Amino acid sequence: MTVCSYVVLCASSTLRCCKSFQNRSFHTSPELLHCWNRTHLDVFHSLLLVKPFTRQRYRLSRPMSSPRTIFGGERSYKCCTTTEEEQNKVQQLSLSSKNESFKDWTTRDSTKVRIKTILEQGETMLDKNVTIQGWIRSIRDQKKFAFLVVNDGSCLSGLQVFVENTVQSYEKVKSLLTGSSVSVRGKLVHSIGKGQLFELQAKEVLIFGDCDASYPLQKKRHSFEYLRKIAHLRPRTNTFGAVMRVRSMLAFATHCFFQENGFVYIHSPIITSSDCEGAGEMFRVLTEPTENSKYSQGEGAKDFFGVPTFLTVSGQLSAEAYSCALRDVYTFGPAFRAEYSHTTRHLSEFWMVEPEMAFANLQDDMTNAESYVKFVIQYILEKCKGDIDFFDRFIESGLTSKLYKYVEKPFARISYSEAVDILKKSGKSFQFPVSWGEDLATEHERYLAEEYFGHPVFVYNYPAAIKAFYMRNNDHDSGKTVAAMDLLVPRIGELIGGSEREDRLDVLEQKLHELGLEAENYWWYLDLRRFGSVPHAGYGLGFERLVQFVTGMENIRDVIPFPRFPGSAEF
Ligand SMILES: NC(=O)C[C@H](N)C(=O)O
Repeated sequence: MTVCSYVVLCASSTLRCCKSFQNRSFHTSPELLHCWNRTHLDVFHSLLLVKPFTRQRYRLSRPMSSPRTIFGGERSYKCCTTTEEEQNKVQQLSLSSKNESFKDWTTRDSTKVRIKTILEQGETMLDKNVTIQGWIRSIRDQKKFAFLVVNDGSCLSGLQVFVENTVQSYEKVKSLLTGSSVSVRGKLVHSIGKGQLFELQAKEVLIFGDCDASYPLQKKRHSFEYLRKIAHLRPRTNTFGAVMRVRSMLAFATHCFFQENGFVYIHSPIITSSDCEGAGEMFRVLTEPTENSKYSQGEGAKDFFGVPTFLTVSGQLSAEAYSCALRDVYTFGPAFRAEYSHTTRHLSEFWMVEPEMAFANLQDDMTNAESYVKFVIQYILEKCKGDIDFFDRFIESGLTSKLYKYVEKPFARISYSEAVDILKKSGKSFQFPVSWGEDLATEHERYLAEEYFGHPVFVYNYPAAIKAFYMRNNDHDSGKTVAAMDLLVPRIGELIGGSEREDRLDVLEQKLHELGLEAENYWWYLDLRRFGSVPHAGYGLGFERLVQFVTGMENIRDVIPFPRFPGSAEF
């Protein structure tokens, strides 16, 4: 009987057919189990068709039908069989990868660990060798040994590394400055020092890139104004690392919410010929003539598409077309506004989440918006606890309890007319006057959300004259107001703007006409009303404002990697 006694997994070889393994058992060496994480073992099981049947023993349940390439690794691992007799007979299984990136991934995972994982699951790695990589936050040289704090951006904290002078590169390491990048392999132990649970006892420190004293991020607090000037380096600070992790998780939570609720994600175009808001605040798209271009003969920049095109201000019109076919859809992408606003709430390039729902009215719209905002807040409170605690301590005191309160209590809903009454009776002297028919200014929005309700509030039924052409005229006041809503939240003001859409062809044509917009530019949009029109509603959420809302960050320029605003597109 031939049985496997060794399984040799090594780089640059291929798994051979191993019929003779059928129904034979063998067990792996502890080394193999130790070095391979769960994922590798899963791959191992499925490709070798091996079933684990005790902790370290495996049985081949079916023979392999043909040679297969599995995965590589830099080392060879041995698996011993259970009996002596079996151990005498050697069968080699050659495993490898012709696919280098797969190989890299395998070797990477077997040794490298993110600092976040160490802080969360360090107990399981105690006394084991792990490798971390990152940037030095601080360094203390104590002559015979040195302490480094290394951060890899996976979480706020750095990991303390203890380097003895017996480590080969000690002399170089102790002279490193803040900002240098290193790879450290060592044993993970409980730290006896205060303020951290674990530390790494270095066996090897590799230096990728050192840093001199001109490194603009020193170990002190820098102002956000200063950091905006070094937007390429600011992600290495605690605040910007935390903002970007929360932003990423908010994006993920956004997809989770809509996907779980049956919405279809639509990629609306970035270059468009239609002005969704009808406000004309658009960036024109022109081609730059080059030597070879057919427009080069002394002509200036041209419209590439034969018609004037612009960077989109909103994906709404495209989303409406898809909603009138797929029912519930959403877009999530960049939008552009050529507004000369220098405020803490405006950007020229920002991201917008825009759901659109067929067979929905304004109430459905508000209900969906409330559920969405609550869902993402809850998600962040659960998944980004460390980062939110940080914002609570350093950016907005009481942030966590406020966020919990927003999730728990229903959002208020008041009409625009009621909002105007509240503002008039507030006794406040606003910079901009409050009168029915005027749009609400940020100071009004903030008063309502922050001071009057202390909670997010929907304001609905705005005067038609101050709103966009696509909003549905309200029947109850013969079109004096439209079925629009804004969600106002503390500290930010408007977070969401949405409406029920005008679904009646004749009324929509009339509205375009009254606003001086050319109906023929909207021919395809009008078709949606011409053929099988349905009531539908949607909204747009300014993604950066959402990030500001959940992090407490004051300035919108600090919640997007590279902000675009008038006069600034340096990075
Ligand atoms: N999808 C929306 O309703 C958002 C709206 N088009 C806006 O840009 O404000």
